[in-house]
Amino acid sequence: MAVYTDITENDLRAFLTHYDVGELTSYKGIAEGVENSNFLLHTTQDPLILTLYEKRVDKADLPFFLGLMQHLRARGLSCPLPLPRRDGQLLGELSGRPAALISFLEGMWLRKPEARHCREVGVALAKMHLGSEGFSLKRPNALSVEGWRNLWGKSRDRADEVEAGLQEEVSAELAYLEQHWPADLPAGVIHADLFQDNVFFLGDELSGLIDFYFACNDFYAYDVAICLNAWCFEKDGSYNLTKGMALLEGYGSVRPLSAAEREALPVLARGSALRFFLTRLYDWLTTPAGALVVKKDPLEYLRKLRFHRAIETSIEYGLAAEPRQ
Ligand SMILES: Nc1ncnc2c1ncn2[C@@H]1O[C@H](COP(=O)(O)OP(=O)(O)O)[C@@H](O)[C@H]1O
Ligand SMILES: N[C@@H](CCOP(=O)(O)O)C(=O)O
Repeated sequence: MAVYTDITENDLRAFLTHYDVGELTSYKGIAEGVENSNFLLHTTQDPLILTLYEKRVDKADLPFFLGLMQHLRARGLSCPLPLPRRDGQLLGELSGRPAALISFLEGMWLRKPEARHCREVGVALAKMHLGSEGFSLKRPNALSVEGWRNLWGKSRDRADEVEAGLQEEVSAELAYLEQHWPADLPAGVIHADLFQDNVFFLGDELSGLIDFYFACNDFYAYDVAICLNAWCFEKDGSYNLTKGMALLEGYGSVRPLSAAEREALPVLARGSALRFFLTRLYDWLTTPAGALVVKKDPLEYLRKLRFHRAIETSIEYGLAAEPRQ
């Protein structure tokens, strides 16, 4: 459960006086998510999400995240919209934390996505990439290759507690990725965390994307690699080629991958698996027992990483062979 900071009804009512959102009728903490505290608010008008930004979110990044949602919405993409206060500000403060009100997005995330859903995710990701063009703020990706050594340094000495031999394996992987990471690919704003819990569906139709709190500037194809990892593996650890084909076909139907992006996909998939392994490993080793959050298994991402190591070309992910010129 991700409610790290509790709120009182009185403080909430005082906070809401800064907005034109009707009268509060009820509120409750949301038992999902990892990073921030979220509450569902019912009012005499529309339902709303209240987000309190927790310690791992840098307050200086909030204008990027909130501005991006506004930018995407203005371009017709379906995502939550931060609501302005009466004074025009998007951010306030509640229980000592920066806080924002966000519009409620209808839909549910899928526990068992199928290939047709993966196709929709590919389409939505590509639309997000194109739709974010022209967004003026920049945010470098602290969780890309330059950031991994530092992150690894925080867990390395205890890694073998999780699985024997991890220290050696991950150190070698990191060295490989630092040497082989692409220098130049098409780049722009990426979501960077488009996992199943961040994509809502109404029936079979994708209703929108949420949780832009890892969004940043990086290679578009890195975002595709993140989605292959998040959407195209089964619970038993096997890669589902049909889902991979569907996701890549959906993406390519909106924004075809260049030859350089196609070639880089295996190394980007390795890197993206390492990125989620590292953050999960850190959380695994540091989250105190009894904390109100569900810890995610780092080894799931180690297994994905091992799979990617054996991949030679992106055709093995289900990417259609390039048409002959
Ligand atoms: N705009 C929204 N509309 C509807 N539900 C939302 C919205 N934002 C968040 N939620 C709910 O809150 C949960 C956690 O939100 P999320 O942004 O993923 O949190 P975190 O940043 O902590 O990971 C989501 O799984 C969803 O159930
Ligand atoms: N998707 C990440 C964790 C961050 O999750 P979210 O709750 O912010 O969507 C992972 O699976 O490691």
